[in-house]
Amino acid sequence: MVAGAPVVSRATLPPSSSLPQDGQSIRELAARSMFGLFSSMSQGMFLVDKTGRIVWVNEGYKSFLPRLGVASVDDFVGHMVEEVIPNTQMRQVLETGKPVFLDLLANRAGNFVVSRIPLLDDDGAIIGAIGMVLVDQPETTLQPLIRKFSLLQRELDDARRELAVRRLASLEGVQEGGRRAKYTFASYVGASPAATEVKRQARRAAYSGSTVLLLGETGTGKELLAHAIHATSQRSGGPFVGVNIAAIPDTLLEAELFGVAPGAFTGADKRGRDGKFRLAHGGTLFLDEIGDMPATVQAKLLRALQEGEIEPLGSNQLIPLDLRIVAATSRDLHAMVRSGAFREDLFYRLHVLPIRVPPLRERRSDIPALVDVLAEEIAARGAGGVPEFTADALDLLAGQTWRGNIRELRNVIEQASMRCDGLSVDAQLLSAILREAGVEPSAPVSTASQGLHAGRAQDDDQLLLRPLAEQVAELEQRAIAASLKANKGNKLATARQLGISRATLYERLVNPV
Ligand SMILES: Nc1ncnc2c1ncn2[C@@H]1O[C@H](COP(=O)(O)OP(=O)(O)OP(=O)(O)O)[C@@H](O)[C@H]1O
Repeated sequence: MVAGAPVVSRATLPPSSSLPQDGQSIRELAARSMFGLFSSMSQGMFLVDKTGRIVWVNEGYKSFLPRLGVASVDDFVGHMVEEVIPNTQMRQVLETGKPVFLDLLANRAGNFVVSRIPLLDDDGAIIGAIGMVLVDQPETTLQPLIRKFSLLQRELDDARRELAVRRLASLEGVQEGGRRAKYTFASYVGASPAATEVKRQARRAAYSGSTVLLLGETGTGKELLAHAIHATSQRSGGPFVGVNIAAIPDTLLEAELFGVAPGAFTGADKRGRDGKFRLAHGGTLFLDEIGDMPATVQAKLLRALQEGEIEPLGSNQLIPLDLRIVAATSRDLHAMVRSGAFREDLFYRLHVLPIRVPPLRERRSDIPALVDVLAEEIAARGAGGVPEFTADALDLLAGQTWRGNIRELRNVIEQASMRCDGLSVDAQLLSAILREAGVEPSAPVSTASQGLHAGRAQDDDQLLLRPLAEQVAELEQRAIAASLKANKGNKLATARQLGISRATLYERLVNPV
């Protein structure tokens, strides 16, 4: 009898002509069919007698024999289990009669997830055991599952961190200009290959302590990512201090960044003033629009980064730095270095972990999700309802060039939310809003198809001017989506059609880039 085989009482059985009527026969039948099922479903199975001698092996298990260094079935059957399967724990099962449903076995043949079940006679005495290989090489075959789990775990951690940040902010009454991160990676909406890739890179940067340089057009979410990097980093307990360099007059920038010593110069505050570097001590300093930094301040910043200390204006005291710099710019920093407008040595100090933040037109498939989130946010602030965007409205939004990226999209949604009749926004209203803003609407792009990507509108040539890996990843996702659809979700048929293994397909579905 197989230990754990179901014990079925006659009284609980439905009447059936195919089932035997006595409990003993039913148990035998159940044991037989379970044995057959395990034998065919597992990767391999064998039986030992009560002394631990192998008495039977199925076809599946025979394929492992060469990896175990066993030449033939005759060199396996008839031998003691530990002689032919190194590191097996089968002896314990025979001695204790306790099954081991799930265990990891590692030996010269590789790693296996195995199951060991004792065989008991009618009196409960051990008469042998079954050994089963459930998963061969789990480190590769279970990889997609492990990855998916760790991805979910990370997203959960992000969401928890965001909640904690918000709770803290509300407790402390911290407003917009507060010194805590306002966003985490959960705030960065988008599941397109381009969005997934930028989040992956930014997350990796968050875990390292190095300087990060965010490069991307205006409104693409560089500041949001800077907050998220801080919130996910080991410095998340410290302050997040942002400086928009473009917004501060050149004459004041040095004092703003490095601070002023007490009584430093005529007219200066007698008590002196801490600069942003000092305020960001222990945390992250976000230098937004770094490309707009004047040459004199570039030189001072370079010195601070090289020496790891700053000197406030009018002071001869050096203050050691303990912070991480995240810089961002929408300008072409490489070209600025070439033209001499930006110091090359400073560029290399900042260009440690460069991250390119994609424009919205490279991730059009994220537009419906962004519209949802932004419309909800806008409604929450204005206490109105959340408008429904019709399918043709979403298609129109997906077709636009969005030079101002998500900031521009937010603005259009905000106007549409205020102007829509009832709770529905259609393409006509959006076209009018775009025209009034001086933008001639581009042709719509269908958001209904899974294959929506950033390449259908007239400005598509732009999309070809991107890293090849990004484009290939996008195409791969479209092909997988189309094939899955054509095969009604059947993954085996999809993998066959695409000429890839099922493991590769799972891998691509879980980790698209
Ligand atoms: N992926 C995203 N998901 C949700 N909201 C986003 C996303 N990216 C940007 N936003 C929103 O868009 C607006 C602009 O983002 P942000 O200020 O981070 O852009 P930026 O690249 O720093 O722009 P600039 O270069 O002009 O400073 C913000 O309101 C931000 O919350």
